[in-house]
Amino acid sequence: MTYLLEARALRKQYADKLALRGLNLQIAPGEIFCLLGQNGAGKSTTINLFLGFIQPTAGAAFVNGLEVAAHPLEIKRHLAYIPENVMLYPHLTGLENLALFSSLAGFKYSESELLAYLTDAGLPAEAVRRRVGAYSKGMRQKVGIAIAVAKHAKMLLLDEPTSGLDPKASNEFSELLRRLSGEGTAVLMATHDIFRAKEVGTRVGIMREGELVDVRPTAALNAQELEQLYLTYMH
Ligand SMILES: Nc1ncnc2c1ncn2[C@@H]1O[C@H](COP(=O)(O)OP(=O)(O)OP(=O)(O)O)[C@@H](O)[C@H]1O
Repeated sequence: MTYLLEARALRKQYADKLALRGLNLQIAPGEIFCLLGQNGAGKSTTINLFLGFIQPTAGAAFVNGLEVAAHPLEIKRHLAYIPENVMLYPHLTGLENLALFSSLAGFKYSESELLAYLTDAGLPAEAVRRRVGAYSKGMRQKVGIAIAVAKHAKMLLLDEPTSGLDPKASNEFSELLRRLSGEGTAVLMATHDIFRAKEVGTRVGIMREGELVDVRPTAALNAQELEQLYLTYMH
């Protein structure tokens, strides 16, 4: 089987810090893999290697079977990235941002199609023609999701996507992720939020000092057990 996201013995040495110590990870279509770990565990480094933002010191990251370092542009067509703060053009409206980003990805949509992507992602209809500079963080996340869906991304890379969102916005975000995973999208999400990981993830991996020290299907644990497990590794 071709995994949508795969890390093989992935290693990253920064000048004076070994941030990733030979990570092996496979994520299949429809999986939502949540990476948990303290600050500095290596979560963002993992995501940045899949995005090709940084180069591995050894090992390789694969996206849809393609090695990221060898196919930096091609892999971007399959991926959508949603960081904690989704970067959009603040002077353009939600609609204009979506039109711009989808055309950069090679898709041209009518206004009614663009509207449908935005409202499907949960953006209120009255907001779509307002400038993004006035949007809340949760609204920008929704535009980020709409962009991911409109470019038919097969994989989503999420770095702390719900940090700072209120519970309602976080819940809506989880629902969107579940819907996308139901359609076969593979999701890799770095998070500090154990409960959200349990709620939305299909598997959780606990990272510590650049290593994946435990991986579990979330169905096998309740939220308290997951918290207990996490704390065990943090000592
Ligand atoms: N560009 C860099 N240069 C040097 N060291 C770095 C660089 N980026 C990250 N590091 C170090 O690598 C380690 C892993 O960082 P990383 O950002 O991947 O962790 P993280 O698990 O995402 O943490 P957080 O939860 O704080 O985002 C940390 O010790 C960090 O200080």
